[in-house]
Amino acid sequence: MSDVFQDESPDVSLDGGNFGSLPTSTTIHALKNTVLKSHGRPPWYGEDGQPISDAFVIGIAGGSASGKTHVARQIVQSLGSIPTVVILSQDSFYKRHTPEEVALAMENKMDFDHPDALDMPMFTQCLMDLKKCRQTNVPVYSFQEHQRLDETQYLYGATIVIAEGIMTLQDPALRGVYDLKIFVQADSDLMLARRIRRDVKERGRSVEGVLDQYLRYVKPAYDNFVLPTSRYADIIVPGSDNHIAIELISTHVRRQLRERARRFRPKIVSRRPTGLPLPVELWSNSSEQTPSNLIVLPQTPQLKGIYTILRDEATAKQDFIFFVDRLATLLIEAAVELLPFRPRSIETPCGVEAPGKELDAVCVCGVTILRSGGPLERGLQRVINDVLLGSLLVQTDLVTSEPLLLHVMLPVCIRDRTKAKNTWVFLLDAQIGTAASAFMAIRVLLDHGILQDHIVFVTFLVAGDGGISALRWAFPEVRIVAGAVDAHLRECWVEDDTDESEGQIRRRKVWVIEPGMGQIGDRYYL
Ligand SMILES: Nc1ncnc2c1ncn2[C@@H]1O[C@H](COP(=O)(O)OP(=O)(O)O)[C@@H](O)[C@H]1O
Ligand SMILES: Nc1ccn([C@@H]2O[C@H](COP(=O)(O)O)[C@@H](O)[C@H]2O)c(=O)n1
Repeated sequence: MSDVFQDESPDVSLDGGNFGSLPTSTTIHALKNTVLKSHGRPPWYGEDGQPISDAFVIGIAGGSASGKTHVARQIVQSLGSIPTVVILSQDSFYKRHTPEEVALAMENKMDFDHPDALDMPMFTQCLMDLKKCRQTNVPVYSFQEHQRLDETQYLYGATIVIAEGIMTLQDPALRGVYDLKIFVQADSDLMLARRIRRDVKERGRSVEGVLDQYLRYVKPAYDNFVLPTSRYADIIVPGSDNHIAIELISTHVRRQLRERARRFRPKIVSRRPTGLPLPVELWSNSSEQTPSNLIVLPQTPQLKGIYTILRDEATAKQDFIFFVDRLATLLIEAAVELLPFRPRSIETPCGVEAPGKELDAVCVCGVTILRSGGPLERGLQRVINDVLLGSLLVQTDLVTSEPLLLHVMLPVCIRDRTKAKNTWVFLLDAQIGTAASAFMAIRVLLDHGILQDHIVFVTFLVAGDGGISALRWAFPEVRIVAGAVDAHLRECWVEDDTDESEGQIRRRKVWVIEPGMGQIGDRYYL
């Protein structure tokens, strides 16, 4: 299963660490709700840092076993190379049942086909979260146990959301959420035959039981509740031999996405530096000055000595690592000063009561922008030994030069929205040049419900004429702790690697901070 932006196992972690492109057709199995990714997610926000467009939402209704899930997967496959698609199955939203109800269900005497059987408010909430580019935690339902399980499945980061289920077109408010409404229509005989085969094979049922339930509840509910919603559909898709319909739908979706991209392109965060110089008074953390969202370490002779070693091309690797580690600790120590502390009184071994302080935060965690934020992560672990850690991988698209979000692995206190609002995050990256990665990383955290003023971005180096001004303007409450601010950000082209099929050298644009320290990640790790 594709793991990017979703749980590896529902209740434990988010990501299987799969960074590369994934084939869309082979990735959907155990859980019905799925995130599929191909080439990473381009910016979904504008230069003000606010989301510019919702996810494109498709609603697929139809009778049980009409082929809704199949159609959803076929659409994904036919769409091919698209950033991320979530399939949200309404099956996950059956209500929690009492032991008595479970006993009835085991005898096929429980009505799961009435609209009230589903937790529609929760389904709507999850769908709205995904549409609005927020993370969501979807319940996990067991058809074998007839019960909602305790775990949930984390989903985040969709460009397209496909919601499928027998009641997806039932609720008028819900119908307004979809950009495209589909009804899958299949012959009743076909649906029954498919349902018998599927429920016996996958849902632990007997043929007798399936027939019993079908005649008592499924068929009447189909006639009364499901089929009438077909009139709200934009497209009726046959439940079999539907390749042409699928092709038409994916052509439509692709066109819609292209139009959206065209509409929003001018607003997408600029990759070019803004050229605004930094106000000089911000280059300090002196308490007499106006509180600033950029805190630069005091430029003491010791600090300048460390930077001199790190900037020096001739510095040996082990010295570079040693001083990067030392600098990381200094930066993290400064960043920790921004956390809230409350008074705490203790008794010393001499039996004297002494006033002190303790951290006043429910959760503190670190999120590293891979891979150059790695040394800062080690610094954070040295300062807060049990800190929770996560990571993001942002890479530049070689064609568009846009940042692409390729990998999200966040600690549980961020994945859960109720915990996120009480969580403080150290966002760690080696440098802020164009600020494209920083923009994306901050947006990811805000999408999860982290408060802006609970984010502290820690970095070794900032380009004074780069994207820092735009970043500070877009996210004024995010604090940035830097060791130094360099004068320039320069655009240059580097040879990437040989495209073997063409035998050509590819070139890509990179931004270099000057005087700078070179590629910190490469110098540290390679
Ligand atoms: N177009 C199709 N051609 C062949 N088999 C199909 C087709 N659509 C669905 N099926 C099969 O029918 C069964 C039920 O389909 P599914 O998509 O799970 O139904 P639903 O989601 O509507 O309950 C599955 O075993 C699936 O493989
Ligand atoms: N415990 C349950 C819950 C639901 N069902 C049946 O599932 C059908 C909907 O799922 P599809 O994937 O077929 O759309 C619905 O018709 C319910 O009867 C169940 O059997 N047991």
